Amino acid sequence: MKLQDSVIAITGGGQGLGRAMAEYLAAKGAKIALIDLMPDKLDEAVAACKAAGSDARRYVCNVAKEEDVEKTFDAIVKDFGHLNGLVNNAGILRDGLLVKVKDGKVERRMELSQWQAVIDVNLTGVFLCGREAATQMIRNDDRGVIINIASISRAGNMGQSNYSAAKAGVSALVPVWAKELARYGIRCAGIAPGFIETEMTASMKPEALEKMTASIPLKRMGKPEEIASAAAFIFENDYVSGRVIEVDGALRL
Ligand SMILES: NC(=O)C1=CN([C@@H]2O[C@H](COP(=O)(O)OP(=O)(O)OC[C@H]3O[C@@H](n4cnc5c(N)ncnc54)[C@H](O)[C@@H]3O)[C@@H](O)[C@H]2O)C=CC1
Ligand SMILES: CC(C)c1ccc(C(=O)O)c(O)c1O
Repeated sequence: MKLQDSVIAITGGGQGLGRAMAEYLAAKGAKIALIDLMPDKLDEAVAACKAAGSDARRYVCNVAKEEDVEKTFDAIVKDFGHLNGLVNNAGILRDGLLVKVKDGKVERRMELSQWQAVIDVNLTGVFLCGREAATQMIRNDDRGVIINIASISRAGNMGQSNYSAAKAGVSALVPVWAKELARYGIRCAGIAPGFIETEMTASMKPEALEKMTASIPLKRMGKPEEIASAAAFIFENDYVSGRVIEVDGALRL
């Protein structure tokens, strides 16, 4: 797929990896539909995409809410005329052990609300946006690409029952959608990042950051542009589908 003049929706596009992918793809000529909960961050991201040389619009939307998602994708197609890509990137963390034991006593457990919040955004949100994007692409006879952002945590990371389950789920959707949607000219692939330099990782304690970096074979965190270039590769290479690409500096959890 050519990025020039294609229309790409990015969830969680207000900051972090979503914004980095938006700017990178905008610089390659793609028109960007930025989806996020945070209006101010969206305004900044729209300005950054325009500065990178392309058109961009913002959509305030909770990806976990079916009605929001349906309205948003209708609005994107109304505004831009068509849809060629979706990056399912919005995600949250609510880490905690399944059962925390101190002095032989169960002190804390992962709350159902903690589990559900992550499943709602990171798994149900991906399902809803993927379904709406595919619906719009098929209705408008647009060829398209859907990218699900997973994580190396999909293999199972301590303290992340909720997050690992959601990321394993969005990884499993990749081959399902690749098989189901190929007949409509839609490809689906995933990216499983390792630790990437973002606002969140920048706020970690230096000792924790050092310990974590030491465990990465390449001895550094990834850069947001390295995830963005993987997304551009998936969009541009028409034979990539049904696979999750790992971009993690060789780290295995
Ligand atoms: N930063 C990292 O090292 C890694 C990140 N990832 C994944 O990459 C994706 C992006 O991560 P970051 O940029 O680090 O996160 P971030 O927290 O910086 O950005 C996430 C964005 O998603 C938005 N968002 C959250 N809930 C939403 C909802 N219900 N509806 C709409 N928007 C919502 C937030 O407002 C925010 O702008 C996530 O899926 C994350 O799991 C995966 C592996 C490593
Ligand atoms: C444990 C993995 C690599 C990880 C680390 C940090 C974030 C984040 O800051 O959002 C993630 O989403 C992760 O998947």
